[in-house]
Amino acid sequence: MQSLFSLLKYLKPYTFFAIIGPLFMCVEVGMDLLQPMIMQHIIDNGIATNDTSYVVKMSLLMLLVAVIGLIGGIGCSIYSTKAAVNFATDIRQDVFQKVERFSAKNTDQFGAGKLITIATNDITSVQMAVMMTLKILVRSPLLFIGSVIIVFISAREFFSILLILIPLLTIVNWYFMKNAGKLFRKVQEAIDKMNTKLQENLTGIRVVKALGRQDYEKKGFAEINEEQTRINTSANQMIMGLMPVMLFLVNIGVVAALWMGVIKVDNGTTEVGVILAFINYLTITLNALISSSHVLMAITRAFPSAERIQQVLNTKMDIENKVESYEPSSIKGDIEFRNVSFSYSKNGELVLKGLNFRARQGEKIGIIGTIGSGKSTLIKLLPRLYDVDTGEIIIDGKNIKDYKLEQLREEIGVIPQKAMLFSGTIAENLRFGKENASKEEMEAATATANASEFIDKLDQRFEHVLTQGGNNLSGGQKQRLSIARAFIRKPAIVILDDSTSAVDALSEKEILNTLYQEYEQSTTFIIASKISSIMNADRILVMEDGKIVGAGTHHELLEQNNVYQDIYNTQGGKEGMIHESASN
Ligand SMILES: Nc1ncnc2c1ncn2[C@@H]1O[C@H](COP(=O)(O)OP(=O)(O)OP(=O)(O)O)[C@@H](O)[C@H]1O
Repeated sequence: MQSLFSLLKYLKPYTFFAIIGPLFMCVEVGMDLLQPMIMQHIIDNGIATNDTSYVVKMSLLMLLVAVIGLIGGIGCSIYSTKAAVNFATDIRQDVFQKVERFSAKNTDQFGAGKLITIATNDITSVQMAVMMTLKILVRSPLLFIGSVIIVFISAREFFSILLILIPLLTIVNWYFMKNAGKLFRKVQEAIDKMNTKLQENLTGIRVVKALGRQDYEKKGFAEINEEQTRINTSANQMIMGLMPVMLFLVNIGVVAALWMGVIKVDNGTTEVGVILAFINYLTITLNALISSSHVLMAITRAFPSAERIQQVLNTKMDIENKVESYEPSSIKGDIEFRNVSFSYSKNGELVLKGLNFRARQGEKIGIIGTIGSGKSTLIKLLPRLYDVDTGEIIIDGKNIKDYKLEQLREEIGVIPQKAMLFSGTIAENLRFGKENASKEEMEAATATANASEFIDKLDQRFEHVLTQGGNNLSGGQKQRLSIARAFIRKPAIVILDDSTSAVDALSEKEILNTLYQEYEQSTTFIIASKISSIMNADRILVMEDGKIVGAGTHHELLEQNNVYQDIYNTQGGKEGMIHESASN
């Protein structure tokens, strides 16, 4: 409950809309309450005495009251909607901004599926609760209290019916809401699971198809979907069940009123108009209660959603700038790992174990090793996607934790294993690397990345539009653009994480040669699975089981390092290297 209240601060900029909306509603409520009273007068004072001019006068008044009520209703809808939609938009913006600032560890904790559900379903459910509260929560209590008071004053002979019905209706309402609230919490969790499955399948659709796993995935999705349907059905049945039970109770009230009314009219202690007015007020009371229960249901539903939104907003960033962060005019790229250890989870197994090495400015460092030995993890620590558990990483004599995060990341050009492009033009994708990149810079970066050739063949060259994830390009083309995007900022530190695996051997050689020549000053890490990709590096680090088990040039390692020799032999030894060179 606290979470939902805390979110209400987002309504502050829209206080005017949030106040004026319910005020309009008060007008509508006032008019709604007047209607049965006017009707009672028409019946008892006009129709009963055959006074036509009185009936016409009062009917016109009734029409006026209806028009004023209509204006009130429309005004309330317009302003309440404005307040609620803007409130939700601001929360969504903040959630997005927060997630953008998340460290990789923060993102791992939530998972993409849950974050998507929070940014969509949960925020919509909170928006709904606020909108309904502004529209109905004011209306219902006012109608309810107004009706009870009017019945007490003008139809007291029927007040006992209300005294019995109201507690009954309240208990029924409370019972249904309590149970539906529990079910809706489960609904959100089921939607999380469904979104995770959907997201995985949509991003990996090619793999699913290529491996012929459609049936398996269909079955998996059907199970999750069925679970979601089951819980959702129960939750909605619970809400829908409320209405008939309430109507039944009110109908009993109407029968009781008619029964008592007939006796009282016979005795001459009441008039027909009073009975009709009472039945009208009874219906208003019922509608008020049902509407309130809908709002309360929406609020109950919004509680777990608000909690989940707050979880994101209150997440403590585990990687942030220091209060006085270091911002040198430029970074040279002299790097040192001092006894660095790291694990992905608290108390989890160490993935990197006491790493020590130094890379001088401009040095080209190859990294090779067994599968899962920690190569990618090592380079994820440089731009602080994750922070070291123990030890320190020093750049130009300063701990990387002292640098302003934005500057540190700007000076590092990472080319990930899997080229990740965004929907938009090629130029827009390149500007991801450097916001204000000129045409000349784009030409130069794409030439270095060996991407000019395929771009020149596109009619609109840099204005060619990429679909989501750049899926209208080949793997090699995507990889080249991803390389160009990193090169365009001329970073002090370049990291290639097996990034040339999708390009052919000749292009790989050209890309690396250009990198060696044009980025002579940039300290470069080249993670590779093939020895041929790194044999010309100034130094090669060999990794096994989270440790550096060898460092040296290709020839030194061939002579001294068993792990390197094993990799060399599994890649065909000397013949394999000759074959690679020949294919180049
Ligand atoms: N996000 C993560 N959460 C938890 N464990 C992870 C995560 N990423 C990697 N790991 C684990 O850390 C270890 C090292 O992984 P890493 O990707 O650094 O190895 P690698 O040497 O680059 O492997 P490869 O050659 O297969 O690319 C592996 O055991 C892997 O399972």
